[in-house]
Amino acid sequence: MVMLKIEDIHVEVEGKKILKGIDMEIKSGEIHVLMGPNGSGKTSLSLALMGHPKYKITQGKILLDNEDITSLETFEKARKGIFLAFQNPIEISGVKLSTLLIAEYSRMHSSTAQPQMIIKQIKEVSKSVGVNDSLLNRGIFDGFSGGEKKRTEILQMLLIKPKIAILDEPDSGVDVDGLKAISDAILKLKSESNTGFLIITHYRRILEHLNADKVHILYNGKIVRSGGMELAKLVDEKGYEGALKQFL
Ligand SMILES: Nc1ncnc2c1ncn2[C@@H]1O[C@H](COP(=O)(O)OP(=O)(O)OP(=O)(O)O)[C@@H](O)[C@H]1O
Repeated sequence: MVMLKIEDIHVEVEGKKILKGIDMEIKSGEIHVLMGPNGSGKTSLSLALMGHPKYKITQGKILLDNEDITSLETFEKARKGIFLAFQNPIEISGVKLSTLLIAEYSRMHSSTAQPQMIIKQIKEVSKSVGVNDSLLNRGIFDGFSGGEKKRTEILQMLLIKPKIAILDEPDSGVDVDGLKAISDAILKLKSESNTGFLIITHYRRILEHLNADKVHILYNGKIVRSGGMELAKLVDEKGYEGALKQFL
């Protein structure tokens, strides 16, 4: 059983304290949801977990299967099976999306097959998340719509089959069909690869498709409440302000 254990993580950005002691345990096959008002530190947590150099972990530890991975470089964390789908993926116009996906697929499957063969496999998976074949020939995220970016990140996740997937607002800018496709992809990976998830969202809509194991509410750099789906329902009905009044 794989487990990501976050122990008392404190994070600073540009000298500003953002996270002030976060604890969490995500086991294989579990879906954890992180909610919290704008600016509470959700993206900072995801970037710090993945090793972004600007998001400095000043205290605490990240353990993957009891191994301390706190100070590893981003590529080392990725190789150990941690995946991050960005809130706002950046465009890399000089590299074709198909080149990136073929490289990811080849490494994941230790495949030495010809790129034409690999791309056939990739197209099968991309169909399932509604990524149009024409996007594969464009630069990475180059001019992609918001929803196309989100679907493409999920396609990468399906090809990589990570142990732990951190998804930063996978539901933002996605249409109703996209939301269903993304939720189905999460459930497929959970059941087939036993991936553990940390999903950042503001909305209960995506959670209607997923049976989340835990919901955490982040406020001002601290988790102020953890519980079940009733927390997401509370936020949906009362807003963060109303919900937080009950915890603080
Ligand atoms: N590179 C940076 N430089 C300065 N401040 C930063 C930087 N990155 C994040 N912050 C600040 O850290 C705080 C937390 O930001 P973060 O993006 O983690 O919030 P969030 O909970 O993900 O918000 P949202 O729901 O709006 O996406 C904010 O006040 C933000 O302005």
